[in-house]
Amino acid sequence: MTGPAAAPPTFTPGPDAMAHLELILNGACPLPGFMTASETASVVKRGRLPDGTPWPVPVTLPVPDELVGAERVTLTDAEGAPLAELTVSERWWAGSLPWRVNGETSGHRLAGEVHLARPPVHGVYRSLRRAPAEVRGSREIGALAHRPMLAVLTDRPLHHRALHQIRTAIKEVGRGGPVEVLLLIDAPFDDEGAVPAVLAAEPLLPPRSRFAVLTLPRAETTDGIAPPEGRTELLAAHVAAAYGASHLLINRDPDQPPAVPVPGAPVRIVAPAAWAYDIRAGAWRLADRVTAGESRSELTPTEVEDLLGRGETLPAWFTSSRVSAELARRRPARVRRGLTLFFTGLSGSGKSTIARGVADAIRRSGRTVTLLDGDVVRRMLSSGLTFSRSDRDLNVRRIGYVAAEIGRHGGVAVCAPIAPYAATRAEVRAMAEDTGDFFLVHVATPLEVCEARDRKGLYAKARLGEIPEFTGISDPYEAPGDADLVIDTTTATEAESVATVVEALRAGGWLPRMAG
Ligand SMILES: Nc1ncnc2c1ncn2[C@@H]1O[C@H](COP(=O)(O)OS(=O)(=O)O)[C@@H](OP(=O)(O)O)[C@H]1O
Ligand SMILES: Nc1ncnc2c1ncn2[C@@H]1O[C@H](COP(=O)(O)OP(=O)(O)O)[C@@H](O)[C@H]1O
Repeated sequence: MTGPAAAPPTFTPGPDAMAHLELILNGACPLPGFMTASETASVVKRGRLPDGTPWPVPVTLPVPDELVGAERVTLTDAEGAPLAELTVSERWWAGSLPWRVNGETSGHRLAGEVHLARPPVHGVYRSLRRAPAEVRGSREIGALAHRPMLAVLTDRPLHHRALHQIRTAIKEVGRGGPVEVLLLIDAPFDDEGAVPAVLAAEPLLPPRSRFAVLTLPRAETTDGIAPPEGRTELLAAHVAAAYGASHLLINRDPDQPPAVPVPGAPVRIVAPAAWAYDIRAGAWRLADRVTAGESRSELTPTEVEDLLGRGETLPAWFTSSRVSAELARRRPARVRRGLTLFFTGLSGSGKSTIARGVADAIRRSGRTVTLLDGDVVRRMLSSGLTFSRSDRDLNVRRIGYVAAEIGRHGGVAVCAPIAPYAATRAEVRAMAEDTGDFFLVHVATPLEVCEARDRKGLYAKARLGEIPEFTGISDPYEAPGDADLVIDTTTATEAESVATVVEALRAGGWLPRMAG
């Protein structure tokens, strides 16, 4: 007698496989599922599937070892809601290929067809994540479907330069006739990305322009074999074609213009026209019509970030007031922007003492501040955790999560754990920078000084072996290579150390100049 079949195991794909899965499920990517080893090899080597169909990028599903034996797998979103059923046709090992995909030499992959289990609900701006069929369907009335459609793929706001490029492309595509415009906004699943800033430019686009949000997977790096030129453009062209576009304009860093033309592209990729700002005329013009020395190119993202950080309005020659206001909302001046101030260092190095003093100074400046001190966190958030590597990582990640949420609401989180591992600190930086800024202070007081202080008598016990895995004695401390400030408290007074950090925060713009 056989009982009811066991439910297949569940798995949440990583960000790139998730992006591929979404494109497969919504029909933007004309593949039935994830690729086998020979399909992957064929795509990487020849830019074609084994049957000769041109296809630009490998679409693979990396899975943990325990899934290798599964016949079927339920793929879920990050919250565990089922998205698709994978019927496994092949299990393969990335190390079997003679090159590395995304730098991985090992790791298992599952290949096979996927079938939609339930329409996805995950992702920021889900209502704008329109499937290609939905967009195509809305054009099948009257003459719309016969008009050329220009898709504009962008992962960044549309400033004057990009808007001029779109207008030029419309003229080129329509030759005087009407053109439909579809903005394909490439944004991460879990972040609004450039979506609000692109939507803010809607009144400056042709009437009835449409918008669809999607997440394009990063193009894998394939060491040992040169990636074919225009690979990312070709993937974008396939996606644009699925949405019904006849032409594609890609809005990117002007220093890295898209490869054009792209052989085999199912839509025509339009080369972006070169526009420059004519300082004398006070207007944007085609670059070849502006006298050398009187043109200026648009602000770089770093210049934009710097102006926003100082609370200055972006210049009107560069962008519209609508886009500028939207960017200022997302990146308020640093005096109002969320900040994770993160101290790391050995036990007894001075983290808690300095953190307390700095938190007081921040409070006096009028900002809201939360102190997440190591000892308090260990009692409240992380009670029960040990000092094993995995428990330390969990402890530090929890601190990072809370700090990032504080940052999301414009507050300052001052954190002071040992945080001995570089990789975990990097994770915290990434979480914090998603919602605000991150500032890392390495309290680099040497071990001998910390041990001589031995405020809690822990070093003596650690030397006697009474405390195992003690940082600096019997457990590692990875000194940061990315600290924004390094402090040694060997000879400095507490007040001096606090003042050094406060001054750095003032200089960076996170505290008003006169606070203290
Ligand atoms: N094995 C071991 N190693 C290091 N430290 C130990 C250990 N056992 C207890 N303690 C005490 O715990 C404090 C460090 O906790 P943290 O949460 O900051 O550590 S970690 O970031 O999770 O590594 C640390 O406090 P601080 O002196 O404030 O850093 C120590 O007092
Ligand atoms: N410049 C300084 N900054 C911070 N602490 C100092 C300084 N000079 C001496 N100390 C002393 O060093 C000890 C640091 O302890 P603590 O702040 O708890 O360190 P940690 O949190 O890194 O374990 C305190 O006793 C403090 O008085």
